[in-house]
Amino acid sequence: MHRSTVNELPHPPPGILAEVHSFLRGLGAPLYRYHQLVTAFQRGAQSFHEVRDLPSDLRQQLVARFGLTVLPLDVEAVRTGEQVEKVLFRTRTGARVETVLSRYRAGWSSVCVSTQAGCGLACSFCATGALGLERNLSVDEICAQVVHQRWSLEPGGAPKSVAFMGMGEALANPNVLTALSVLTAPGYGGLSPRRITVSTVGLAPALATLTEEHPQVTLTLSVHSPFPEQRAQLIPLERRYPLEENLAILDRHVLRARRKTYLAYLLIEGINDSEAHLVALARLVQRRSRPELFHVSVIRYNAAFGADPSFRAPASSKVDDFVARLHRLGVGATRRQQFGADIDAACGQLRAESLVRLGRRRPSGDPRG
Ligand SMILES: C[S@@+](CC[C@H](N)C(=O)[O-])C[C@H]1O[C@@H](n2cnc3c(N)ncnc32)[C@H](O)[C@@H]1O
Ligand code: SF4
Repeated sequence: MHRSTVNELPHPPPGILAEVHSFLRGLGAPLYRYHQLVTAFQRGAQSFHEVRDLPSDLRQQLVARFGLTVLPLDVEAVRTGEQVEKVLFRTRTGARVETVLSRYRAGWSSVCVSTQAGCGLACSFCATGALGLERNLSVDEICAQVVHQRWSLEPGGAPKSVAFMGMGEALANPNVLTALSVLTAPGYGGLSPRRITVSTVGLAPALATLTEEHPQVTLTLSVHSPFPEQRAQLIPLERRYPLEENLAILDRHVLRARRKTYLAYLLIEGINDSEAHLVALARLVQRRSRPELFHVSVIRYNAAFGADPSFRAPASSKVDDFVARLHRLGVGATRRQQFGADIDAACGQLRAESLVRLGRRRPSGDPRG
């Protein structure tokens, strides 16, 4: 590693790397040592001891100060399903979160990261919402989920896309904006923002900020009902930030960024799958100033721990039919591909299960509890 490459690395992001950076400076180590360290971690080194470019006394000092690795998460359990791996992490403060790695096809993998331990928004269909909010994850804890998955793939492998669709409401956590900067910074995450998707139920002020600070990130707004009263029953946040307010932000965003934006529609048997729902949803899209830049992603409901026990998944053919009828009404739509239901790793099923097993935060009325 040459000194000339040191300047290519952007300033260390806030968090553990900034601490390592200033620790090295405090020791009087040349700046390229920091670069060597970051490069080694990117190439798959999992502990300071594995960073062979560093002199051994420096490695010892780093271990004495930070422990073996910079990752602030320990793996507590791993469950492997068809094309999917779900990792349960324990943070340094004891909070637990889950991350899901999906391998859709050879050479293509996607990681679904959590942004909060639990979630305070209490959507009636979601296992994470039934837990309540424990706390926001830090920038390091969010990014570490991606780094861990990078390490767990073949050498040199990296998730091709990242979805902020695990536990929690990304826009309720201000650290997510910084995490996006780290994941997309050349020299750190290096991911294209277009390969990152943030899903939200619609925290309007934070959504507006996100569209300004990260205009190329892909956005998904969870709709789930075109009718405000019903939507508020499914997503209580509707009462504070109505769907229309969020859609108005997205109207401006698609015009400025010229990026396709997604509207998620969770299909629940007998609840939001009627003809009236379909027509109202189609109208909602057609009313947009650039309807061709909105795409509906229809999700089949997954049975979720702590969700409304009356909710049922529609037959798979009904989901396909809903998508086909949206097409006939001129609305771009596809069915969201889902994997991992066999290990409770699909959308809405994440609940950091060991917490529940330990008897803490167990939602009432859970049939499996
Ligand atoms: C768990 S949420 C996390 C992201 C964000 N808080 C949101 O709600 O958009 C990710 C996706 O899972 C969906 N989801 C939640 N519960 C579900 C369930 N029981 N079955 C299928 N999808 C579900 C949400 O609607 C959302 O599209
Ligand atoms: S659907 Fe999203 S916002 Fe609603 S409770 Fe689940 S994680 Fe939170």
